[in-house]
Amino acid sequence: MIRFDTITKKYPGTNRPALDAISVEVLRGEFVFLVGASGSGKSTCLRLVLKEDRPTSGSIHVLGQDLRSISNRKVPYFRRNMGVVFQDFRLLPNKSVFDNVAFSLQVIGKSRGFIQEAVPDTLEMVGLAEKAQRLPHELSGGEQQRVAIARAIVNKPQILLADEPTGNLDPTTSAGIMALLERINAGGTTVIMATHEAGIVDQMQRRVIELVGGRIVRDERQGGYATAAIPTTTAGTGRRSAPSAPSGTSGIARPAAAPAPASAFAPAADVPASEVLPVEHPPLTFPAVPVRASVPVAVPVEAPAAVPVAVPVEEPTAVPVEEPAAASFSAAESPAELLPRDDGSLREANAEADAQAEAEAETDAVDGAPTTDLSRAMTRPALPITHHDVPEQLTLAEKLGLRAPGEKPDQTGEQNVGPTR
Ligand SMILES: Nc1ncnc2c1ncn2[C@@H]1O[C@H](COP(=O)(O)OP(=O)(O)OP(=O)(O)O)[C@@H](O)[C@H]1O
Repeated sequence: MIRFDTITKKYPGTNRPALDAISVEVLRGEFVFLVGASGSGKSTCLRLVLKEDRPTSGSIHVLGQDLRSISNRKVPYFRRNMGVVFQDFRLLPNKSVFDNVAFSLQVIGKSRGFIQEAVPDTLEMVGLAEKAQRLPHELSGGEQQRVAIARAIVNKPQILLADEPTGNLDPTTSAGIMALLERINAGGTTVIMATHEAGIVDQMQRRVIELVGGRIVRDERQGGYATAAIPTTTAGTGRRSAPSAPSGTSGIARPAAAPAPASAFAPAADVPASEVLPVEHPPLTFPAVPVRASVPVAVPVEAPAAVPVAVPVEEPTAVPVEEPAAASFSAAESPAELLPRDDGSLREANAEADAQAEAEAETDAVDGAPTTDLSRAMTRPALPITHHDVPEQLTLAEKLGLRAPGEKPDQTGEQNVGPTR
């Protein structure tokens, strides 16, 4: 589903690579924690998966596609297969909960009828059916994050990327969010979550990929947070972390086929069990999450100072019901927040990818990607393809990956937010 082949990412003006020849594969339906100290490369990984940036060397395949083959104009369609959740929620402050979730469907041209059905269903799933008309500032942090998750999954993405989704939440609220992410994963969505939170990682016992200074030092199925750099006894269990061999350049780290562990998190108190994803999985029976002392990650490297890479803007969501995998992206309205950190490489990447794409037959490679059970039941809409370069002025929806550059505007009243540079 996602494969990194010897990926190195070096940002301009830096001496050390943010990612240093990493190879790893994530399979369909996995729940993967990406852990590591600040600056270890977690957000960079997520950005590369989203094709927000390109690697300096190596190749990335997502949903069966080599990302280099996706032309700039096809990136929005590619991203509709993914949902993204951020630490800081990135809700539209002047829109209601309903409208925040609906926004991502409106900009990809969903019908009013579709939206009227999909949004309430999704809000019910995240336990916010009663608060659909509230504004974000009238919600708690946990509720705001659930709105952001609803927005990320309303289009039923195949992949959900979560960058520190519990970073701003207290432990109890975080447990509710984790329970929700577990349910989403149980519905077939592949989840990759970057986090520093030892308690959550230890509790979940899912696959853990640990980065230190841009290298994978551990790839452990059902791991905990304890760092491979200094193996530590996990509080309460007496279990010691068992670091596997670093994958580094020695080949692709592939997960062993193993059943996902049972849910570690009870559903959020205010989310009835009946309001979860319509999938067959055992009921969540775990007790409230015991919050353990964090095990600090020792980073015995001269990692550069952390740069909080707010995986720039594109907040996806995904395709609801009869649609093919499609994520929609939504985010804050502030233009400043919408501007990806642009080091120029993305533009180069796009130019390169465009050139490549022009040389190839005009096929929508995303359509050729393997589908999940979810997407199989859906039909892909006819997507308009434009044949011109990316305009300097990108609209909000274009920046968010919701609509291809140049595609006909929609009814959402979005504003132009200027060039990305
Ligand atoms: N646009 C950029 N330009 C230059 N350096 C960058 C850029 N983005 C990230 N970096 C550097 O790349 C390295 C990895 O950063 P990244 O944000 O991926 O780490 P992280 O593990 O996600 O950190 P955190 O947990 O603090 O979010 C860091 O050294 C960071 O300073």
